[in-house]
Amino acid sequence: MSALTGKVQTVLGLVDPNQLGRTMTHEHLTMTFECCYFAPPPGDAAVAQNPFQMQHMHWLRQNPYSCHENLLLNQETSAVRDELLAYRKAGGSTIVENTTTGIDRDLPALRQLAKDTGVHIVAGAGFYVDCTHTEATKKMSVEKLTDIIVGEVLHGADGTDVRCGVIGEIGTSWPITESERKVLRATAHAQAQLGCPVIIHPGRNPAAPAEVLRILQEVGGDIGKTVMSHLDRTIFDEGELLEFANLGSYLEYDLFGIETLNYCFNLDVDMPSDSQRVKALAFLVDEGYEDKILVAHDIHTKDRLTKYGGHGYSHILKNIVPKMLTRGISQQQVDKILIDNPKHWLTFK
Ligand SMILES: CCC(=O)NCCS(=O)(=O)O
Repeated sequence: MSALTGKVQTVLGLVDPNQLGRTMTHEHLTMTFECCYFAPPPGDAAVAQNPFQMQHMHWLRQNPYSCHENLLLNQETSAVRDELLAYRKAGGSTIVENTTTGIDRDLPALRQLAKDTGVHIVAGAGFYVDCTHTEATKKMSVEKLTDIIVGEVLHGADGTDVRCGVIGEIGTSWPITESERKVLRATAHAQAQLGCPVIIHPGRNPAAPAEVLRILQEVGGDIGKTVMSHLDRTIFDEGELLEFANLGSYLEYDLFGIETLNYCFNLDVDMPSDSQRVKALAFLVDEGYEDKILVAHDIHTKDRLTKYGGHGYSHILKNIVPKMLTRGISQQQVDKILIDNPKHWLTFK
């Protein structure tokens, strides 16, 4: 039992879990994604230099990682403030901001956004994928990494007094690197001490999510309080999905709004459409996993903001929920996915 037990920790302090309301469990409000820049297709270098024009928007949506400027979400705080006000108007109330060390977490900006908009914002502790780990991070022991993560939750991160309310998104590649394994072990140790929620970014391989859970479980991680993100680009076979679901973590479909033809980070993957995502949710509901499903947009590039004609942070509330209701998911089940499941996950034990 600690001061955090039974509470949710936002960037403005502890709140009663019943205050959270509708929650997107995987978003970014300010970050950079330069670590994942992907060279434009041959012949497209010129458009990649200046894509924020109407005639280039289709190109940008198909090649979001091939334009440096598109990867700088941290330049759009004013647009994001407007988006959060629109999110509240659409019935949204809480956002889990998954930016961790390596992709330019900005906790003062998150605190200001929460004050300006009234949206509850929960910040993430820990480290993104290996290619963003510094040499110093790579050399750290599991104990040192654990101390850093625990400190980010109990005292504040990045030299501020803003406290994180979840661990993650913890980044992993495929295959999982040695440095990522240490961070995963530290995550599990910190979770065991704090009784806090954890959220994982798995590598782009169907075997990655289960391997991450195995590593966490081996050192005492609480799988029932852990979210596996990005399932929509990771596990496609229904049998494999059920096998994974049976391991007991939360199952997150968090790329709503992304409908690219070619997924540049793994060309073997056919990125699903939003309709296919809803179908996957309906399948999991039918199979009895309605208490485990979470949804979000994982906005991490500029083109997805409404300022640039994108879907914004309210897309699920405005467009996906009505679609879910036409595909056999009841209002009560929608409320579980948007309100109850996030609440249970985010509440400290
Ligand atoms: C930081 C945002 C992030 O990691 N998003 C996931 C992108 S992808 O791996 O699903 O392409």
